[in-house]
Amino acid sequence: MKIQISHIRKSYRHKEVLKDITFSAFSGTSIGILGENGCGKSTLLGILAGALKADEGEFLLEEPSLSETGDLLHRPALRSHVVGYVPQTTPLLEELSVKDNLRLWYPGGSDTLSQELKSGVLRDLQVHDFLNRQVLKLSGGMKKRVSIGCAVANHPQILILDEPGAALDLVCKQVILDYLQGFCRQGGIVIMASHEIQEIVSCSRTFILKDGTLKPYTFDGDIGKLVHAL
Ligand SMILES: Nc1ncnc2c1ncn2[C@@H]1O[C@H](COP(=O)(O)OP(=O)(O)OP(=O)(O)O)[C@@H](O)[C@H]1O
Repeated sequence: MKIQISHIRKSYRHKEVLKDITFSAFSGTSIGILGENGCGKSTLLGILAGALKADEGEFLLEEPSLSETGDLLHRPALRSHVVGYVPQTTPLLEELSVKDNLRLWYPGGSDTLSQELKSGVLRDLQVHDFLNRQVLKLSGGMKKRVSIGCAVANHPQILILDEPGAALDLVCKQVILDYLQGFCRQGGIVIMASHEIQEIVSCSRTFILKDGTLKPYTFDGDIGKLVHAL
């Protein structure tokens, strides 16, 4: 599988946030998007996930096993089949329990859900411990794990995450990173926005989003140099 994102542009009224975003990624790789607050990371991820509309550009998918491919920006049905999205804010219904939220996302009903809890993604994300609790009463890390569980319910090949580890403790960040690395090992593609060193070093490739364009950046452990480049 290969994705090719080309010439994405986006303006909010007269403010041009994305000028020309172009990059590609292959199966088994994770792409980290870094950049200062307000540089446009969430806007870019929202466009790729279908939550926002681009003014121009393409998001092409090449996958021999799929009977249909094409520009995911204009193919919402195909996109919802192949792309999972974890936005910065929780997409969960706070009044419901974790289990009831998951039931809304897992298409196969209780059997699929039980299976995923026993030996699948929900076990990897360790959500059993708080399955019957109301989302309202969960910590940020617990909510993030459930949100990822919901985003991958349809077994997408591409997972887009907006700052997955923000404000989480080191253990929780690691649970999520381990899951994402397993997702890539199984042939998936991860695209994430991040301000976290732990996440940045885990990515196969990183880019800095600045002045509306992406520039490749290789983090060598020197935080001062990274801050200067942002
Ligand atoms: N709906 C909107 N209408 C107008 N301007 C917007 C809108 N959404 C975002 N912006 C502006 O677009 C720019 C990019 O915002 P965006 O949220 O994509 O940045 P970001 O890099 O994700 O920031 P952060 O790191 O703080 O999450 C900012 O200047 C923001 O104020």
